[in-house]
Amino acid sequence: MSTLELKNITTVVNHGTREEKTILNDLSLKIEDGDFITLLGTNGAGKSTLLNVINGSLRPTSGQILLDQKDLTPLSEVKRATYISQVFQDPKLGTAPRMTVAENLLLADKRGQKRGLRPRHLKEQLPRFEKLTAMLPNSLSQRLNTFTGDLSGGQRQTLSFLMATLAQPEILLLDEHTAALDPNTSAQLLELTDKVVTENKLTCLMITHRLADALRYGNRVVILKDGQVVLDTRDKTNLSEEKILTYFAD
Ligand SMILES: Nc1ncnc2c1ncn2[C@@H]1O[C@H](COP(=O)(O)OP(=O)(O)OP(=O)(O)O)[C@@H](O)[C@H]1O
Repeated sequence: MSTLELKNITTVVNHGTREEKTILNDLSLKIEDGDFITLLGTNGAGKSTLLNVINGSLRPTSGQILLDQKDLTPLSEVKRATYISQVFQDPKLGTAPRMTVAENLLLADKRGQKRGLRPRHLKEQLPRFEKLTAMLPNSLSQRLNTFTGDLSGGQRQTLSFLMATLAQPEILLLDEHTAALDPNTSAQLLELTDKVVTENKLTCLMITHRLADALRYGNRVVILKDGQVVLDTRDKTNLSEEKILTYFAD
């Protein structure tokens, strides 16, 4: 079970200065086990901030974050990484550039475990990693011994996604993870995302600016505006791109 509950989250930055700004404003959202949410909103609506509050890189000014009733609010980003993984927009984030693809995969495999990186374990795991990457786009299976820093953006982002999902996180956060890729590569990674999330029944929150993708993927659409939820629906039958745009208007 992975139910994430955000209770009355408020995030104020630059408190007490002229630049004081309320980014998230008393936001409450219950993400049920197996939900695949597409998260929409205009630039500056607070989408990335919401993900940062969930992953622990930003502490909310007030409010609570519960994972299956367990209070995550006081936990550091490192501690939360046991439960939560994230793929960012920038392909450079999420993988270690001076390690090979296989070494990165081994690290991701050991997430939450104490044992270090040992070459003989890597050798043992190679056939498995070959099998895992064989079904992926971007010929990643032929790049297992390549330094991640030498991969293309699409290969690197596919690897980041695989790493984020390898150890089956309780919560998967995707922050426009295909936005920096060319249209074909982006579509391939989105299809892979859909397959992995639905087949493994992962609980996932995916930020996108592409309305068609928000309608196509996931079981629930959430729209943020000025730090608040203005639409939260599981019923996409009456939702169109035109209708979504009305929630963006001032
Ligand atoms: N640490 C910070 N200090 C000051 N302002 C911040 C900080 N973090 C975010 N903001 C501001 O808060 C607002 C919300 O930012 P956020 O990145 O969450 O929006 P977003 O919905 O993800 O936007 P985008 O679609 O452009 O990525 C923006 O106006 C941003 O400039």
